[in-house]
Amino acid sequence: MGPRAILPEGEPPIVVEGLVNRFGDFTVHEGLDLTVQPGEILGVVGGSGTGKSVLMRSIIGLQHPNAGTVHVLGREITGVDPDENIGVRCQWGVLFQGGALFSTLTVGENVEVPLKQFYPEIDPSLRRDIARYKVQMSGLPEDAIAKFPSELSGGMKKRAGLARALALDPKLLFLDEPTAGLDPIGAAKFDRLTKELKETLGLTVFLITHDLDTLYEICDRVAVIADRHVIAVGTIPELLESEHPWIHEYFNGPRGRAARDTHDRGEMDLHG
Ligand SMILES: Nc1ncnc2c1ncn2[C@@H]1O[C@H](COP(=O)(O)OP(=O)(O)OP(=O)(O)O)[C@@H](O)[C@H]1O
Repeated sequence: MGPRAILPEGEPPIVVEGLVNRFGDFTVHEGLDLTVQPGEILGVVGGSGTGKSVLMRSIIGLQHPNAGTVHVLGREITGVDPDENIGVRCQWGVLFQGGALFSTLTVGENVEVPLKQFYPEIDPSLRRDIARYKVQMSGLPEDAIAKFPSELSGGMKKRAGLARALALDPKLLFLDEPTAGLDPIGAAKFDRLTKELKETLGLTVFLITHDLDTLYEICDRVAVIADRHVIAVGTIPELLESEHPWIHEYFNGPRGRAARDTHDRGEMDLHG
């Protein structure tokens, strides 16, 4: 494998500039800029179809933009052969919507996939131990390791996907709607796990979500996509000041207010 990308301390690990993505005549992004700061959980929100997943795919090199640049850990991603970027690709983990597990492999084998791909020289028994450790870290019971995805609940599939995303000890974690489809208790547990992992492992997290509770509970900042670009990035109190109609409606509509009330009550319980 090529040398691992090393970013000078304090430098932003993800920088997107002037991104343009088109599908035929349809423009998803036009001049989109976004900087993700080290060690933050950045929530990415926007209406359905505004291009959140396409943005994530552009950052991890699965989508080739029509224009613009993406730098991850200081390395250019756009237009670069994935084989030349192994030193960066081994430093991110991705949880796709729905988990995207291989249905014919057990949970443990799924977690071993990136280890085999990036570190084929690792001894199989060590690889199994690493997979076991990542499964534990993701809060799955011991016996989940031998199960197939079809034997898991939705929440367990997400945790298995998370275990696979953590397989390579990444610096960056990409989560695409991790709490979608989970019941509120399962979603809150997943949020806590994300925050704990971020803090203990020093991760930077790019988190696409529609879940207002997730934004309030764990995101350091939120980026809002509308009108084909990032229209605002900031803390929730900063965004609450925004006069943009979509942002105003999002945070001040019934669901936005309910999430804020729940959060405020939790803070009051915590601080008396
Ligand atoms: N491979 C593709 N070919 C054609 N159109 C695409 C492709 N991928 C995405 N799109 C279109 O680009 C737009 C943005 O899609 P994307 O999945 O990024 O939206 P999103 O913001 O993540 O939406 P949601 O919140 O519903 O998941 C959509 O209109 C989608 O249909």
